[in-house]
Amino acid sequence: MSGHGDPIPMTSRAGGALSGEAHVPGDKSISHRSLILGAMAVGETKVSGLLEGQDVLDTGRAMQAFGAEVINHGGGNWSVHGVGVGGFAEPSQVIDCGNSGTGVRLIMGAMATSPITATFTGDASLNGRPMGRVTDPLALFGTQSYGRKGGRLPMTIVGAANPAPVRYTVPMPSAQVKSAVLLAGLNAPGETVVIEKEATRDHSERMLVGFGANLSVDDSNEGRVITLTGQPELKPQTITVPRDPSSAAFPVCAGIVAPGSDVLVPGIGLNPTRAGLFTTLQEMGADLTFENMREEGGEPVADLRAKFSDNMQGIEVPPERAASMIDEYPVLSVVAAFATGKTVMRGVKELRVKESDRIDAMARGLEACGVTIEEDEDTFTVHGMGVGGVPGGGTCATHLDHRIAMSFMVLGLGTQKPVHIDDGGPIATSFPIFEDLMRGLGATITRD
Ligand SMILES: O=C(O)C1=C[C@@H](OP(=O)(O)O)[C@@H](O)[C@H](O)C1
Ligand SMILES: C=C(OP(=O)(O)O)C(=O)O
Repeated sequence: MSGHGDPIPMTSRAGGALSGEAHVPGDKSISHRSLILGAMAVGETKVSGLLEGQDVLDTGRAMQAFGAEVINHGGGNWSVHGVGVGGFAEPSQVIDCGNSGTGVRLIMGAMATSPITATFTGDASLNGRPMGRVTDPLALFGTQSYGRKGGRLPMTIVGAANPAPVRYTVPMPSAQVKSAVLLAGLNAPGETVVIEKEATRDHSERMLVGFGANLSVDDSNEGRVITLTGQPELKPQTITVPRDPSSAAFPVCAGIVAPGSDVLVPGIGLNPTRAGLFTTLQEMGADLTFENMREEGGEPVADLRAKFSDNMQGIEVPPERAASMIDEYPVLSVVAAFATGKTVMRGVKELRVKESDRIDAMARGLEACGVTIEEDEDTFTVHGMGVGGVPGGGTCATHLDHRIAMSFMVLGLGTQKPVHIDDGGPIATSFPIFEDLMRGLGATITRD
C-alpha cells in the first residue's frame, strides 16, 4: 500500500540479558515467489508459513488483480488458484506494490510477455527506486515501458504480444533483475538465457524447477548461465516457506550485542546464497553456533544460537560476499560498532538503491549515536568502540526502510544511552511481529 500511516517513533535501551527462543516469520523472497509462481501455475498451490508482511500481502493483492485467486486460510496457510503461464488478465486498477522492490520487479517480469497493459506504483520509497534495471532487459522481449524520469514509478508496462526469447547478462548483482527476466522468459517461446557474473539468491531457479519448468544452471567463464525453456505448463505445488535468515539476523545480532544474552533462533534457512552474515559474524569472533543442522524442503536449515560476545574484532568483509548478505549490512554495521577495530565493508554500492540509501542512513544514525564511520560510493567502514563503549543517545531517521529501523533498535540494546528512531512503521513490511518477538526475549523496545 502506498499510504503510510502516522510515524511510529520508537526507543530501545539496554536492559539486561535477552534469552529464550525467537520464532521468526517466513522468508520474504520465497513468499513473494510462492504467490507469483502459484498464480502462473495451473491449479491450486498451497503455501504454509507465508510471511504475512505488507510487502507480500501487496504481491498477493496484485496477483488477484491479474486474475489469480489468492485465499488466506489463517495461521499462515494460503492457497493460490493459478491462471497458467500466459493466462494473466489485464488489471482494471493501478497495481500498488507499496514498499516492495521485489514485488514490483518480479511482477513486471511476470506480466511483461503477455498482451496486457498494467500501471504500477508504490510508496515514496519505492517510487524513488530505479526500474530501468528491469525494463531494459524486458525491452529485449518486446515489452514497452513508460515511467517517470530516471525509470521511476509510477510506470506503465505494455506486455509484448509476440515475445522473442532473450539472452541477457545481468549488469549488477541482483536476484530481482535475474528473476524478472526469467519470469518474462516463461511466456516467450524458445530458450531464455540469463547470465549472472556473481551468484545471487537462487530461489527463483529452485522454485521454477519445483513448479516443473525446464531450467538448467551451468557455471562457465561468463558466470552462472541459467537456461529456461519457455511456455511450460507450471504444476501447482505444496510449499512450506522456511524461516527468513534476513529476519533472523535481528534477534541473532541482538543476542550478540546485549550483555549476558543467550538466544536461540530455530529453523533458519541457510541457503549459501543468503548466509553471508553468519559467516561474517563468526569471523569477527561472535559466539554464534549452528545447532541441529538438517535439510528441509531441499534447503539447509539450522537452529542458530547467539550469545553475548564481548571479544569481537573488526574485519574486512570481502566484496564477493556482498550478494549473500546484501540486506544484512545495516545490522552488521551495528554489530561492528561493538567490535574492536575497523570493520570495512567493500563492494556494497547496491545498498544505495534499496528502500533507502542504506549506507547514508546507517552512517548518519551511527554518527548521531557517537560512532565514527567512513564511506565512499562502494565502501562502508565502521570504527568499533568495543562492548560498553558505544554512546547511543541519537535519534535515527529510518527513511521508510524497515531494515534501518530494526538495525537501530538492535543498536540501542547495547549502548550507554537509549537509541531512538523517528518511525518504526516500515518494520511491518517484512517483520510484523518484530516488537513482540524482541520483547518476548526481554528487549526493552517501546513506542514513544
Ligand atoms: O530477489 C529477492 O527476493 C531480493 C533480492 C535482493 O534485491 P536485489 O535484487 O535488488 O539485490 C534483496 O535486497 C531483496 O530484499 C530481496
Ligand atoms: C531490499 C529489500 O527489499 P525490496 O527490494 O523487496 O524492497 C529488503 O527487504 O531489504
